[in-house]
Amino acid sequence: MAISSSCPTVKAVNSRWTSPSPSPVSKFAVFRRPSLLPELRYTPNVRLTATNALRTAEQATLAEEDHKFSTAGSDEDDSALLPKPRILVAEKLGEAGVNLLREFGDVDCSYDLSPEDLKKKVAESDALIVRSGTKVTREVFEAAKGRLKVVGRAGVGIDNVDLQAATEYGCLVVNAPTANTVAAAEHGIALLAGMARNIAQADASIKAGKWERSKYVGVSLVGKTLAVMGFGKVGTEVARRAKGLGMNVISHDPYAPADRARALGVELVSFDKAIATADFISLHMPLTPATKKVFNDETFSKMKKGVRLVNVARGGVIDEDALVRALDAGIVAQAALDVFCVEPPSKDSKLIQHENVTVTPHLGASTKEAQEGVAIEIAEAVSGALRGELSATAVNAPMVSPEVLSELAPYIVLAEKLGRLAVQLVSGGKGVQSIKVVYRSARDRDDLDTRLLRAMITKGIIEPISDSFVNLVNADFIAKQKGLRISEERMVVDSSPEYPVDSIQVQISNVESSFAGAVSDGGAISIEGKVKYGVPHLTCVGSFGVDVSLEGNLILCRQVDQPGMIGQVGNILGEQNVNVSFMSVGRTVVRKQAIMAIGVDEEPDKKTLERIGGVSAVEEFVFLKL
Ligand SMILES: NC(=O)c1ccc[n+]([C@@H]2O[C@H](COP(=O)([O-])OP(=O)(O)OC[C@H]3O[C@@H](n4cnc5c(N)ncnc54)[C@H](O)[C@@H]3O)[C@@H](O)[C@H]2O)c1
Ligand SMILES: O=C(O)[C@H](O)COP(=O)(O)O
Repeated sequence: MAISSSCPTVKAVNSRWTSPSPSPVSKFAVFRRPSLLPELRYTPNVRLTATNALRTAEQATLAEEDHKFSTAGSDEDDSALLPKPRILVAEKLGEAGVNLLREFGDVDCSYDLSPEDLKKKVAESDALIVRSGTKVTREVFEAAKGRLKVVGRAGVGIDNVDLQAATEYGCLVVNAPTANTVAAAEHGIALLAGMARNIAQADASIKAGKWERSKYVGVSLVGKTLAVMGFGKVGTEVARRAKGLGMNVISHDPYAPADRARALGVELVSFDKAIATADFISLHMPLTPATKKVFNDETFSKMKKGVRLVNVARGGVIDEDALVRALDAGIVAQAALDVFCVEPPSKDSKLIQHENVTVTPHLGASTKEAQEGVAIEIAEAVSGALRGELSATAVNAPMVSPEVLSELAPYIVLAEKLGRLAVQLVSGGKGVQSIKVVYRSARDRDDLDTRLLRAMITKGIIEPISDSFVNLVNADFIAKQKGLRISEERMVVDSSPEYPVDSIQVQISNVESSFAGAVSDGGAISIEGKVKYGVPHLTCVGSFGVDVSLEGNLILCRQVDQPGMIGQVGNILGEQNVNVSFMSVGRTVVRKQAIMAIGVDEEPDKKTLERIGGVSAVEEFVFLKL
């Protein structure tokens, strides 16, 4: 069913005071695309703290325009003396990536840092880049004291980064998920084939002066069944290569689409079937609470006797003591391992020293090609994030395509401003818990990603009433922490599907309001806004329709609908040299009640506001900062 806006249209507007809707041309010209992660973006001369993170997305964009980063070779480079963002590279990164980072920031390549030194350095860094060898713990985020905006993982696995802590601190985590896929798959195949033919053992034997041809008789791969555990990027490439070697490939992956497996001639099976059927098992799942030590005494006992195991995923998915027992019992004939529970593993670990075990020191991603690729991928993701852009490889924030981002940009500004306005209408800003957001849109339900809008509404609501800073990364977390329940509703309207959203309405229920006129018939504080010609507008307050551009500050007055009101209030403001930018009057019943929404450039002093309150027909008024 098509539903129109909940507010009546605006009537009886005194043209002397009402700014006409801006012309499409002029308003498009001034509109700037907001940064979605304004707190993440490094702004020269301004240390990003919880306080200055209060900037709105729009302000942040203006700041960006005013302070361009110095970019080598840029014609517009008028800021060579401005400080650049500091990027700490804590593990060896391909040169191409380091060079890219140097064009953008001050790069400190400090490898093998102790945990203490890492903590000291992050307190002076805007971004940190690591591989798998650095533990980015909660203590690291604490030590950063809000300065660290981005952690870049130059590779796939993010099990060495405390994602929960990163999210709580509003620090974006990005990874480089694609550039080392083939390298890891090739290493898996190399270990598989090398293990089957005892290459490492035979090599060591010859170097020890022996010639043991019968001892190192191997097993063939062709016709054998390989179970690929985890049919993601690496698992798929391993499967493709194993098929080429004539193996029968099955896979277990609870989340993999069957058609992708089928297209490669791979059968997706249950965990138990995979391990019970396979002659070779190759591990390619991430280390998560669900996969930790999933290969243990119990699961080894279900395997075919004489199975051979390859692990280029993460050491932690195997209970290493159980693997030693399975090797000793002959359940596992051989294992080839690139990754370990603790890296580097202890030299005298029974597992490492086991004669049927081949090991490499976490070399899966270590090809020249992969390392260059990963370095470029992470350098681009980190510098993009420092510019306030959303990364396509964000691990703890919504990933949004540039097209969607650009389309949603003005609505994101609107969303934050509506949140900010709504919460200022709550008496004392107290007791805010239940928030409902209604998006009216002509688009299909699936065609509107509201995560960004919700995050910005959350930011707008929380920041004026607390000292938390909120961004896209931590919005949901902070909302939950503060006990906010934010529900969303989509309504289909008969407008143009060319625009993603027709209007956004924010309702806060079960609270006292400082402005009764903002309370709708349902009892909730309710405001609604639209984007007009690219500019956010307030279009509804409670049950009153208004139409003011959301710029500067706003005075809302509820008064008896009678002639001369605009003049009286306008004169008071004028006498105090407060410039009125927009004004709009909305009413429900003629000559009964009306609301005046007055946009002002300056903040009127207390006396001026009291004079407005003293106008006889004014029943209540409120001053709101946008
Ligand atoms: N040794 C190395 O140097 C090296 C290099 C690259 C990747 N890796 C590791 O390899 C693993 C795979 O990397 P990727 O790029 O293919 O990641 P990916 O995200 O593309 O694939 C992982 C797959 O595992 C699946 N999965 C999740 N839980 C599972 C479970 N319980 N059982 C089975 N499958 C499950 C997922 O659905 C996904 O399809 C990661 O652990 C990564 O860290 C290691
Ligand atoms: O997850 C990964 O990408 C690999 O384990 C590679 O790790 P590395 O960057 O430490 O080589």
